[in-house]
Amino acid sequence: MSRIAFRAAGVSVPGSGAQAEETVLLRPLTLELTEPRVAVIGANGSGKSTLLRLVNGLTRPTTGSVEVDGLDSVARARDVRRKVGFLFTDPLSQLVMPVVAEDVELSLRATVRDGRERRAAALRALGAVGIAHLADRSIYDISGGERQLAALASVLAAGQDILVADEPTTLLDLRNNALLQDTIHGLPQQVLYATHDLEFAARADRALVVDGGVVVFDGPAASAVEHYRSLALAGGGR
Ligand SMILES: Nc1ncnc2c1ncn2[C@@H]1O[C@H](COP(=O)(O)OP(=O)(O)OP(=O)(O)O)[C@@H](O)[C@H]1O
Repeated sequence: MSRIAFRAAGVSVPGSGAQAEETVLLRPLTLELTEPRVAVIGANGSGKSTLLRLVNGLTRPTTGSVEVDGLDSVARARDVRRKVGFLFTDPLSQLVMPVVAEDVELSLRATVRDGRERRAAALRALGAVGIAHLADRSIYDISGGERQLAALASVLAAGQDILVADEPTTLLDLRNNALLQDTIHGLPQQVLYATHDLEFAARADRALVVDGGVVVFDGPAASAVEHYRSLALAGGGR
């Protein structure tokens, strides 16, 4: 399994206009993640995406550092991106080709040279998430949930060591939610995912609760869900 290490990694943004003080998005965080499935839960705006985006260098730490299998996310950004696939909440931020199968084929370009084999591999990847029948459809003419599954197929086709997924079930109906969860839980690679779906979070091997830019709980997923529920009921963790 891979190792994601946060070493006093924090993120702040400078103040602007009337607000001279900087805003802290994530307070310095030190922990190592080696478990196969790690969930991140917390209220809207608590800092979950910021934490996730640090892992593949989409966001740079303004203090401390983040390492993926010993590679610094800033100094070795390209190598880290090769290792870490990122699934965005909004699939349209991710899908770059106009047709579903073409997008998956693009992810396979580096590993499958032959065009026919690439097409066959793309169809298998789409089949694995239940949407092989959408292979030739425009990414604009499918539903939001179908797009989310297409984006998952594309990111998985790239075959990276780690998958970071930011609220991957948001657009999915019950059946596809279950399909996505089972797919993610069946993957050989390490997966770090943020979610508002507490049942999904509870399936992880470890979970972090983020509140106001601070990881306020780190431990077994079931306990993390309980912690988050009591935080929300107490008026925090909204
Ligand atoms: N570039 C930025 N400049 C200023 N504030 C930012 C910036 N990026 C994010 N924020 C703020 O940082 C906080 C944390 O954002 P983040 O996207 O990490 O939250 P989140 O927990 O993923 O939320 P959600 O559940 O709504 O997706 C939010 O209040 C957000 O508005």
